[in-house]
Amino acid sequence: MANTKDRVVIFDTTLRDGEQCPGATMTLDEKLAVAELLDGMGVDIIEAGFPIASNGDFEAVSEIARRTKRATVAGLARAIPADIARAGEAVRHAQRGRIHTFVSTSAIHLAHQMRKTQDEVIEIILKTVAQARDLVEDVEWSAMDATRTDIDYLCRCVEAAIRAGATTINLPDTVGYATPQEYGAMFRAVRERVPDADKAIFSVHCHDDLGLAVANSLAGLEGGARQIECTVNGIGERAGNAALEEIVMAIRTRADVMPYDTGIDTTMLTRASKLVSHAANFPVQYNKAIVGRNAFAHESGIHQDGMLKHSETYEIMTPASVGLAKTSLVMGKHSGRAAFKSKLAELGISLSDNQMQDVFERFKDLADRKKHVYDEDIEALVDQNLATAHDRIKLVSLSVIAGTRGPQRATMKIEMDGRTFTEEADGNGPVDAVFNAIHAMVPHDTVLELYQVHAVTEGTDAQAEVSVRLKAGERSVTARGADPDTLVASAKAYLSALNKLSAVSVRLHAQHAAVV
Ligand SMILES: CC(=O)SCCNC(=O)CCNC(=O)[C@H](O)C(C)(C)COP(=O)(O)OP(=O)(O)OC[C@H]1O[C@@H](n2cnc3c(N)ncnc32)[C@H](O)[C@@H]1OP(=O)(O)O
Ligand SMILES: CC(C)C(=O)C(=O)O
Ligand SMILES: [Mg+2]
Repeated sequence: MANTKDRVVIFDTTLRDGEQCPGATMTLDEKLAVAELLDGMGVDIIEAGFPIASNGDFEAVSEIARRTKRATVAGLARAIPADIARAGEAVRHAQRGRIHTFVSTSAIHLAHQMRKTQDEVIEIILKTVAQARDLVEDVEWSAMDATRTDIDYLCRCVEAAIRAGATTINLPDTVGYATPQEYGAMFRAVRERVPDADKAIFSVHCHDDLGLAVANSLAGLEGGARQIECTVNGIGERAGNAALEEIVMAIRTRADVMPYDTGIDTTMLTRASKLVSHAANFPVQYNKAIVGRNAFAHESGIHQDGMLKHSETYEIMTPASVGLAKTSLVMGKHSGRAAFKSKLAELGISLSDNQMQDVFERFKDLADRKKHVYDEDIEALVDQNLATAHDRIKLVSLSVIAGTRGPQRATMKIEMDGRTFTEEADGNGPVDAVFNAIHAMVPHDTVLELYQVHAVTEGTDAQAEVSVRLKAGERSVTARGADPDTLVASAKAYLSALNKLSAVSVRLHAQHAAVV
């Protein structure tokens, strides 16, 4: 069947407008790497920089122009002859080069930025676009602040630009002020009213000051635009530009209402996002659409259950379509049994129903206390659960007073053979106090050979895993305890070691109860 979709040209300005956001300056090598990826990904036009801005920008545009195999390479220029000459020089060696020249058109810009009359600006447009056209075939003209420009004057400017040879007309929402309805209507009006409008491709260029950049860009398409200017991760001046990945995936995912095609290989979007984030030193927010770390992650039990039954219950795109290996079901306090079971299966752990119920309850307790529950946390929970299932001595509660003033004091309750015992003990440090409390309740004759703490995962709320080795006579046992509280982990490890000794019949002298 013939493709009836209109082709939308993707013009990426990550290396120009994207680089204009504070702190995003990229080195030549970084720019070359980004340009190569954009070219491979199917971007139609790469705006590589603003050649008059600096020698570095000139060099970057020239080098990208030389190396780029497929995409058109554009250089930006003000409506000033020297800018246009420099941009022409920079794209001279491109297989396909474009000069992108712009001038303000709104009353506020004319009065305060340009300090020119409307007629003077029309003259400037005619001259500078013609100059650019003498240098290259492909000339884009932009009306800076188009969305705050009087529509009659905007039409006069566009007509002048097309008459002078512009092949693409860009009507930017420079300050991110437009609403989608207004933006679409502006394109319809200009295209209807300018006599030779059909000789040029119309382009959208939207900023995100009101969070409308992508919506406005798509509205521009409805108004007849067929080029979209955007940046990877939406980086750009102030609140940024329309995000390339969001536009491309919106068009692809909602093909039912937007019958357009882009030439983008969407499976490269995640790589592009990572590369640009790294090169521009600009982190991607976690909940960013398409490429944020949570874009394909589910934590809540109901969603996880739905995802396990059928991924389309809660995902409108597949992770593979944007180059992500898989959806992640994040384990946390909102997770349910279905996801927990699936996680255990993924970790190769099989438990009886009773064990599963027990571990699940402990997991929920842990998740209440800890921001991220990692696979290692779950493994530690299961290990602990299995290791302590038949223990004679169990920790019921522990509180410790620690700090600079001393003495450090532990108050501990344990359960032993069905009875509970409580003890309070001081120590030379909180761990010593904990172990003294245990000793008082379960007198025993052992030597502590090893006490070691390490974090199961990262972060200050990570579970501590404590290892304890006790020697009783000729026999040594090592045991572990895990908990976000290092002292609780220490108590668990010590009690676990005593349980192991008890299980191999080493004599423990119970103070309060007959344990032997
Ligand atoms: C909406 C946008 O994103 S526009 C692009 C913005 N990007 C940048 O500005 C990044 C690169 N810029 C630069 O390196 C510098 O600003 C340069 C090299 C372009 C100019 O530097 P300077 O000559 O020192 O000028 P400065 O930046 O102080 O002021 C800008 C001048 O350009 C003029 N100007 C601004 N836009 C245009 C335009 N489209 N056409 C003609 N002149 C313009 C301003 O009126 C001002 O002129 P004035 O000095 O006569 O008042
Ligand atoms: C230079 C132009 C196209 C621009 O970036 C804007 O108007 O936002
Ligand atoms: Mg811009």
